[in-house]
Amino acid sequence: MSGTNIKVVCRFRPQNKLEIKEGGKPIIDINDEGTAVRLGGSDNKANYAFDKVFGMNTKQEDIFNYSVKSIVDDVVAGYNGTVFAYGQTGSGKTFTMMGSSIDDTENKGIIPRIVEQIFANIMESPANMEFTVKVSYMEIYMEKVKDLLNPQHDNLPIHEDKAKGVYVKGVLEVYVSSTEEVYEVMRRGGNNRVVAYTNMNAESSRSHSMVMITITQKNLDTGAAKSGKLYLVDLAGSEKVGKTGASGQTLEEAKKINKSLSALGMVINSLTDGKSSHIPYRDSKLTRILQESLGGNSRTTLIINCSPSSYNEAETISTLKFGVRAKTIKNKAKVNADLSPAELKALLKKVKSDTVSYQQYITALEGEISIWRSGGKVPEMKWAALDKKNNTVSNAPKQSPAVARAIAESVPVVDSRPSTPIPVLDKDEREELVKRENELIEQIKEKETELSSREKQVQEIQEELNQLKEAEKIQSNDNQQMTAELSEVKVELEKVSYDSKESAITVDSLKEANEELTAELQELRKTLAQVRESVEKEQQEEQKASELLRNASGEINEKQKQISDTLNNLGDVNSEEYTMTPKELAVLKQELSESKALVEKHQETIRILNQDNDGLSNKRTDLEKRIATLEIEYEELLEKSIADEEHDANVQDTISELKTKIEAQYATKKEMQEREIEELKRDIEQRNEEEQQLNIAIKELQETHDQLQAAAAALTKSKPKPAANGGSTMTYEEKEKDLENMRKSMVQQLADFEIMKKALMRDLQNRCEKVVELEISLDETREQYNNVLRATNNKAQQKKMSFLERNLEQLTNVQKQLVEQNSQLKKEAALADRKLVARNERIQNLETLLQEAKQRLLSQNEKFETQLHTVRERLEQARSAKSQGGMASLNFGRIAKPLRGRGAVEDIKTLDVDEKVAMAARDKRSSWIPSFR
Ligand SMILES: Nc1ncnc2c1ncn2[C@@H]1O[C@H](COP(=O)(O)OP(=O)(O)OP(=O)(O)O)[C@@H](O)[C@H]1O
Repeated sequence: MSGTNIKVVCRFRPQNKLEIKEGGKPIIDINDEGTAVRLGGSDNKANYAFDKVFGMNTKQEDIFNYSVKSIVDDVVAGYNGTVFAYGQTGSGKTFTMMGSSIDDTENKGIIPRIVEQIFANIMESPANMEFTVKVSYMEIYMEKVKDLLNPQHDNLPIHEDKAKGVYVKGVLEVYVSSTEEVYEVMRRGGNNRVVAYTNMNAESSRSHSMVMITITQKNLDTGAAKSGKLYLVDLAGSEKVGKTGASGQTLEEAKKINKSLSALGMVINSLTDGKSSHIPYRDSKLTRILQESLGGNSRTTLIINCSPSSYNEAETISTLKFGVRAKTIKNKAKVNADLSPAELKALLKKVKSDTVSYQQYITALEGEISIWRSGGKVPEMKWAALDKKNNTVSNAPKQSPAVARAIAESVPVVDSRPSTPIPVLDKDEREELVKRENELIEQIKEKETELSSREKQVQEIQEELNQLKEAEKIQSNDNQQMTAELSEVKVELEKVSYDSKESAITVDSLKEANEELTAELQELRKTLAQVRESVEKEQQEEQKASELLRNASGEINEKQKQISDTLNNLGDVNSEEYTMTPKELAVLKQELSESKALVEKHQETIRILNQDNDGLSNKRTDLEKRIATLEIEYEELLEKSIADEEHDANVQDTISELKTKIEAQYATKKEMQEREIEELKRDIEQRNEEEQQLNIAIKELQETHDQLQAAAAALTKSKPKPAANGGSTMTYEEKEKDLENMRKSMVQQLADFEIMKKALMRDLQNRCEKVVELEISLDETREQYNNVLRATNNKAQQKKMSFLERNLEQLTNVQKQLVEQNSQLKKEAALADRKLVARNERIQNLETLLQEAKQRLLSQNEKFETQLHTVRERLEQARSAKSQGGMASLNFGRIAKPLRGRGAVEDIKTLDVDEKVAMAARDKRSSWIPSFR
C-alpha cells in the first residue's frame, strides 16, 4: 500500500501529586535525538521509537511547532488533517490539545495555536484567494455524537458519501472570521462538555471531543476551489477503574470509553497487520468518524500522552505500544479540489466533440445494420469505424462504472461481425469502480435502514408528542384544579386565622373577667383573714383577761389561806401565857375593819358587775331579737324583690328621694349598731377597769394579810403578860371569842367572796363569749344587710313605703342592669373593636391575595406571550434555516464570512482602473452561498 505514514509524537508530562504521594519515580529515558524512549523500570527495557519524543518539561509551543504546524499548512492547501491525542487518563491530553486556558499565552494548547496559525496563513495568502472558515465542536459521549454548539442535538448520525467522505450529519458548522470568534465557539462548546472528578484527574474528560475546522478557498481569478478539513481530537483517557475509583455513572462512562478505545486499537491493528481485508471502522462512532484519518484521505498526527512515573508504568507501556503500532499506518492524502470553470470548459468541449463523433459512428452503424438485416452484405472495407487511425476505446464515451464493467466483461458473439467499441479499463480503475459500486449499494442499504428507522422514530416521536400533549393537558388541568384548591385553602386558612383571632379575643375577655373575679376573691380572703385575725386577737385578749382573773382568784385563794393561817396562828396564840396589848388589838381591829371594808367594796363591785351583766344580757337579747328581725326582713325583701321584678311603675321622680331615705335609714341603723358596739366596748373597758380594781383590792388584801402575818409573828415572839389592872377592859376569853367570831366571819366572808368571785368569773367569761358572739352576729347581720343593700339596692324595708319601695327596687334593678349592660356593652365594644381590627387585617390579607393572584395572572400572561413570541421566532428561524440549508442557531455563525489574503491591499494599488472595476464587481460576491445574499 502506497501513502505516507501517520506522524506519531510522544509527550511525557511531569509527575503529578498522586504519583509522588504513591512513591512513584520518573523512569523515562529519552535518546539524544529525541526520537525514542526507554522505560527505566521495565525489565525488558524496550525501545519505543517515534517521530519525536518530548520530555517532561517541554513547552506547549515546541509541541505545536514540531507536531502540528505543518498540518495547518496542509489543510490550508486543501488537504484533510487530523491531530489526535491518546493516552491514559490524566496523562495530559486536554492540556496538550486545549491547554490550561485559551487566554494563557504560555500554556495555551495546540488548538488555539492552530486557530491562530490558520488565520495567519490566510492573511499571508495571495489577494485573489478567498477563504471561508467553519468550525464545529462535538463530543462522543456514551457512544452518542453530541453537538456541543447545539447541545439538544445529542445523537447525531454519521454518514458517508463520495464527495464529503465520512461526516456527521446535522452538526452545526459556525462560520468564523477571527481567532476571537473561534475562541468564543470553543468556550461555548467547552461549557457543554462532560467532565467528572476521578482519583486520577480532578477534571477528567468523560467523552472524546472533536473540533472540526473546515477551510474552503477559492481562486477568484480561475474559480478553482479547494477545501480541507482539520479534525482536532481529544480522546477520553483509557483508565483502570481500580485506579480511578470510578463508580456509578463514571463507571458506565469508563466502560464506554474503554470500549471505543479498544475499537480504535482494533482498527489500528487491522490497518497494520498486513492481513486484514476488513477494517472494523463501524465498530464504534469514534473509529467511524476517524475513518479518513486512519488509513484514508488525511495527514494525521497522533500525540501519545504518557506519565513518566513508575506508578503508571504499565499504562505508559500500553500507550507506547499503541503509538508504535499506529506509526505504521499509511494514509493517502490528496487535495480536495474542484475543477475551475476553464478546466471544466475544456473538459466540456472535449466531451462535446466526442459526442458528435460517437453520434456519427452510431448513424453509420445503424445504416450498416439495416443492410445486414435486409440480407445485404457490407464489404469489410466499408464497415463503420470510429476512428480509422486510432480505433481504440480511448476515443469511446465515458460510461457509468456499472456499464463499463458490463462492457468489459462482454465477449463478441460473431468473429465476423465488426467489434463494438468496448471500453477497456485498467485493473486499478475497475477495482475502484467495483469498490465504489459496493460503497453505493452499502450506502443505499444504509439509507434505507436509516429511512425506516427514521420513520419509526418519527412515528414514535409523534406518539410521544401526542402522549406529552395529553399529559400536558391533564397536567394543566390538574394544575388549574390545584391552583383553585390552593386559593380555596388559602381563603380557608385566612378564615381559620381570623376565627382564631376572634377566639383569642374572647379568651382574653374571659381572662380579664377571671382576673377580676380572682381579685374579688383575693379581697374577700383578705377581709376574712382580717376578721379571723381580729377574732383571734380578741380571743387572746379574753384569754389574757381570764388568765388575769385566774391569777387574781389564785391570789385571793392564797390570801384566804394566809388569813386562815393567821387565824390559826392566832388560835395557837390563844394560850394562857399570851396576852395582846390593847394597841395591838386596836391595830388588828383596824386592819380587820379595813379588810371588811374591802370585802364589802368587792361585794359592791361584784354587784355592779352583776348588774352590768344583766344589762349586757338584755342588750344581747335585744340584738338577737334585732338580728332575727333583720333576717326576717331580709327574707321578706328577697321575696319582695323577686315578686316585684315583674312589676314596673313610673316613679322616676321619687327614686332619688327614696334612695336618700333608705340611705338615711341605713345610716341610722348603722349608727345605732355602731353605738351599741361602742357601748359594748365601753362595757368591756369598764369591766377591765373593774378587774383592775379587783386586782388592786386583792393586792391591798395581800398587804393587809402581810401586815397581819407580821403582827402574828410579833405576838408569838413576845411573852404575854397578865394585865396589871387584872382584866381592866376585856377578859382574854372575851377577846378570844371576839377573835374567833371575827375569824369565823372572815372565813365566811372569804367563802362568800370566793363563791362570788367564781360566779363573777363565770359570768365574765359568759359575757365575753356573748360579746364575741354578738360581734360576730353583728358582723354577719351587717354583711347580710350590705348584701341585701347590694342586691336590692337598699330598698326601703318599711312596709309603709311598699309601693314606692317596689318601684324603687325595680328601678334600682333597672339601673343596676343598665350599669351592668353599660359595662357589658363597653366590654363588647372593646371586643368588637378588636374583632374589627382582625377583620380589617383579614380584608387586607384577602386584598393582598387578590393582588398576588392578579400579578400571577399577569406574569403568566406575559410568560405566555413571551413563550408564544419565542415559539414564533423559533418557527421563523426553523423556516429560514430550512430554506438556508439547515443552518442552525448560533447567530454570528450563520453567514459565511469570506476572508482575503493581505496581499490584496498592495496589489490593488498597482492595478489599473478597469481591473479595479472588475475586481470591485468580483468583491461584491462576498459569499458564495446564494441564499444568504
Ligand atoms: N505537560 C504538563 N505540564 C504541566 N501540567 C500538566 C501537563 N500535562 C498535564 N498536566 C496537568 O495534569 C492534569 C491532568 O491533565 P489533563 O486533564 O490534560 O489529562 P487528560 O489526559 O486529559 O485526562 P482525562 O483523560 O482524564 O481527561 C491537569 O491538571 C493538567 O494541568
